[in-house]
Amino acid sequence: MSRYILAIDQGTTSSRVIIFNQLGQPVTTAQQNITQSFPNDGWVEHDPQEIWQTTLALCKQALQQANLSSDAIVGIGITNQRETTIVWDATTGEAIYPAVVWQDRRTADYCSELKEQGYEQQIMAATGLLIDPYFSATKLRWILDNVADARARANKGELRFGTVDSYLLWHLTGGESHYTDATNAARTMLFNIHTQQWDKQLLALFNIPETLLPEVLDCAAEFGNTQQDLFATCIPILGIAGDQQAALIGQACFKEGMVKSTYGTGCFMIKNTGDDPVASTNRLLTTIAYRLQGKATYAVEGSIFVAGATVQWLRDGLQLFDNAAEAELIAQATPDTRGVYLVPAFTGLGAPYWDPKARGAIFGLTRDTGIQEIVTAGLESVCYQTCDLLLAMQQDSISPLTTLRVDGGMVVNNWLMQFLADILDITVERPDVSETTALGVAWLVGLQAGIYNSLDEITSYWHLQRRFDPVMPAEKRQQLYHGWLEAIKRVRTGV
Ligand SMILES: Nc1ncnc2c1ncn2[C@@H]1O[C@H](COP(=O)(O)OP(=O)(O)O)[C@@H](O)[C@H]1O
Ligand SMILES: O=P(O)(O)OC[C@H](O)CO
Repeated sequence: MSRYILAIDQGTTSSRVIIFNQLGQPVTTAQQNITQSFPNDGWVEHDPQEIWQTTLALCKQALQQANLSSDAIVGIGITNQRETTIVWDATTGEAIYPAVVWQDRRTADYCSELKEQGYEQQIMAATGLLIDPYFSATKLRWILDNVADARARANKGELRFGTVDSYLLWHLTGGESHYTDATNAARTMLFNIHTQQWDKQLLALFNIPETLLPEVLDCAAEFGNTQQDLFATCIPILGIAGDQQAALIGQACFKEGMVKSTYGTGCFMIKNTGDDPVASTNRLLTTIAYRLQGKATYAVEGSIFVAGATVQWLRDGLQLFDNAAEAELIAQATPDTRGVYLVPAFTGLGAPYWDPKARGAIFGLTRDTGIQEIVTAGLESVCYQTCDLLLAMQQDSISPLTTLRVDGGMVVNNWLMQFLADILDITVERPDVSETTALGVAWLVGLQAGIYNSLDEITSYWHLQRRFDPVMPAEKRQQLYHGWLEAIKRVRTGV
């Protein structure tokens, strides 16, 4: 009988379920947007119940669409928006507060205090992360301190914490499994990436009881089985990875020095640095790329909070066009933004600036600026931000980067990909399977199930769909990027 892998990709904008065949080809996709709530300036929340219910419904829908019964599925993989923080009742599974999303900035003041108190070095040394509201630790502390009875209940062992992977796993297994994987753990700011343990000193600093935390397993592991009544048969869950690390796997970036950049709601550039954690001197993060058979492979990461979200804002907020694909047509028809720059620091600036209090701005407006220039500047901002990351990565590396593998919802935009190659002055490669995040976790399931024997075998399944080579003259590139750096200077708060 043919064997299939069901990959759950629970992203910031939408939940997706993709069923892959053994060759890593998608056979069906089911997708549903999830509600974004912005209850306060800089706050971003999701409804955990909606996350679970849409995921479950999409699993069933995907099986039905592919006309498969659950016993054709060798295993489920979960990949997820990372850092997003959920606390739930250990008995009922009911969340005690909305999911505090990775973009949420409510703990910016507390993060400033931690920096002033001199904790940056300790936190960076243990976790590879800079102090920023982005990561789970301060969000978790906020929930415990601000939701009625939460801290008392946590101390009594009545609550559980997890990132979205853990929360979904708990529900899929009917409360049997409270696990996460090393890549998700590495984004909490509570996990020591060297010892591969929860860091006791950081738990004390953030006042987090250890009973709240999931056990950390490899990315390919026995995470448990789906509870009886969900599907016709119980399906094992065999793979978990944070979505950006899953994309690195899906892009087959298994060799030291290989880099991918994913363009979804945000943009995340990750470079495989091999067996040893490499500390960035340019404000990038050190993180775990994947952990297999107990052995961690490390990475450096540049994280940009707003990429595709700029397009969403231009479409839904400013209502400048009806669907994301129109942005490409507008940019194609705009030969020049004539000095207009859009800095989409809606939720602060991520790498390499790490300025949670910065906010967005549009510069260079004149009487003849129109929708075309603003939309094009929005797309260009994604490329300029990538350039910020690439330069930071180049400065950290001995060997220059020559190729960037790209994926995510935005990379269908050919205009954007060409401008990216031009501004970065390197070749941009787009793979034939654009759903690399889901594919990456499907590979993990396949490894655990024994369908694939090695990372080399997986590499043989990666195929190029199109490459974009830089054509922009150096002088123009430098002039455009210089204008971006000037715009960035003007939104930074220096916090
Ligand atoms: N043709 C396009 N041009 C530019 N942006 C696009 C295009 N199509 C989709 N997007 C953007 O891509 C994002 C969705 O990508 P996706 O990888 O699904 O995101 P996520 O995983 O964060 O939910 C949205 O922000 C959307 O605005
Ligand atoms: O949901 P995405 O694809 O925007 O990814 C979110 C990241 O994991 C946040 O770190």
